Amino acid sequence: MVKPVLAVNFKAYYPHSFGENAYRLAKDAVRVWRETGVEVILAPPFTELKSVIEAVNGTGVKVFAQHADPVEPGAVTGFIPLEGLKNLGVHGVILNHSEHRLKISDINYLVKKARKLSIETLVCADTPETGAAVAVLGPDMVAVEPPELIGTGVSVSKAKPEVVTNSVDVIRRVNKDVAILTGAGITTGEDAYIAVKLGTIGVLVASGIVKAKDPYQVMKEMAEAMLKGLA
Ligand SMILES: O=C[C@H](O)COP(=O)(O)O
Repeated sequence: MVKPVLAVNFKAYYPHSFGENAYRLAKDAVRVWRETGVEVILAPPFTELKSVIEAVNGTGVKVFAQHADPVEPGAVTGFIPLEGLKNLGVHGVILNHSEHRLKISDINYLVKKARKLSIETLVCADTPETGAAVAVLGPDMVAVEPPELIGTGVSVSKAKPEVVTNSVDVIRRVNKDVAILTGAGITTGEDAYIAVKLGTIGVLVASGIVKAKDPYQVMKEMAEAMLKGLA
C-alpha cells in the first residue's frame, strides 16, 4: 500500500511554532510516525530548522524548509539559497506557498536545482490549473490549497471537494507520478480521510495541528484516518 503523507507546516505562529514548542511538536510527530508508519513531513520556521532536524534525527520523519529563494550563493543579503538548506540537512523545501509566492520561472529553476542537490520539492498551488502548471515542472509533490480557506478551519475536502477532484484530474493529465496533497482548513481526521478518498495521497496542514491543544492527538487521528481511507 502507498503510504499517506502528513505534511505539517508550522508557519510562524507565536509561540506555537518556536523554541520548545517547535521541538515538542517534532517529538510528537516522531511518535505518530512510529505508531502509524505514515510519511510525516515537518516544515518549521527557518529559525527552528536546526532544532527540529535534531529532534527527528535517526527517524523517518522528514524536515522541509518553508521556502527557498531563486538565487545562487554569494552577495544576496537575507536570501536563502538551496545550498544553505542542503548544508543544514533538510530533506526538502516547500515552494510557492500562498503566503510566499514565486514566479513560475523561479519555481522551475528551484525544482531543477533542488533535484540536483537531492532536495525534495513540495510545490503549492492555489487552483487545480496552477497545480497542473507546476506539476509539469516535475516536483516531488504538489499541494492545491484555495487561499480563501487557509487558516479558517473549514476544510477544502468538505467545503469544496470539487477542487480536490479537479486537481487530481488535471494534474494527472500532465504528470503521472507527482504526489498530490490536499490543503486548506484541514482540521480533523475526517477532513484528512475525505482528502484521500477524493484521490489525493495526503494533506498539508498548519493551524489545525500547530494551534491544537494536543497536536499529537490531531496528528495521530489524521494519520490513522488516512490509512483507513487508503485501505
Ligand atoms: O501550509 C499549510 C496551508 O496553508 C494550510 O493551512 P491551514 O491548515 O492553517 O489551513
